[in-house]
Amino acid sequence: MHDPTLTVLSGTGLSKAFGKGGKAVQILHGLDIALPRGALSLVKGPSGCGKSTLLAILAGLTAPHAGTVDALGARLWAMKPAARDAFRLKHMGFIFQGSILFPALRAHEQIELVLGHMGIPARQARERAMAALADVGLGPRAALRPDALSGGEKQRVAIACALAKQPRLIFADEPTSALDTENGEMVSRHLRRLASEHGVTVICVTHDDRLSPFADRIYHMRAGRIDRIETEVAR
Ligand SMILES: Nc1ncnc2c1ncn2[C@@H]1O[C@H](COP(=O)(O)OP(=O)(O)OP(=O)(O)O)[C@@H](O)[C@H]1O
Repeated sequence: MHDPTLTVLSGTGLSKAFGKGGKAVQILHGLDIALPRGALSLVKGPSGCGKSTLLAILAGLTAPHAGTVDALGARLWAMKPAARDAFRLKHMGFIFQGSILFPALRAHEQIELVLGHMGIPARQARERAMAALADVGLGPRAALRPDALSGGEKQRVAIACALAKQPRLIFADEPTSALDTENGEMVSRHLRRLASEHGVTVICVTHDDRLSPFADRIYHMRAGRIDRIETEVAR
């Protein structure tokens, strides 16, 4: 499903500074990036180079000062905020380091809550949630609350949630960094499968070299730009 000729998410001329006036610090300097459909792409680079900022801009969460983002053919930052929120809910999934779960909700309820916001009827939401949890090997643990789940299992609930939404784009920020070898590898395999088997375009910011063998592309960031791209890394 990985189609290097078809770009589904791109940023062009992206600039971003934090702070005002003489104290403003420029983080992104006219950065260009184009992500192919159905690929697992990593963004790597030194701490503070702007990786998370780039991810937030591409996901419609942080506005750039200049430049454009095209997601699935739509110009993200030209949309009204409510339309951008609706677009994000429908088309994008998110997986973060130590993804936050609601303490009071069972694993399947965490997912059903999100699907409910998308307007999916309760019965269908339950079916999708259970199928997604089974997909990440958590079928037998679907009724547990976060305090009964390990760090790796919580991260798999977050992946199941992203999967159950059936989004076209998934954004992950350091999804494996807090995990031990076994769980880090399991999460890496799931990200790989999201791209290969579900055709999702996955962009993942990471310092974790363990993810590299699973990736199709690695974008290396330096000084607020993409400095180098490694292609066809996986397999
Ligand atoms: N909301 C904000 N206000 C002010 N400065 C910010 C804000 N968000 C990020 N920064 C600064 O922008 C720079 C880039 O941050 P960012 O989190 O994008 O880097 P990163 O490459 O993801 O870093 P790391 O690998 O350490 O997570 C940092 O110097 C950070 O302190």
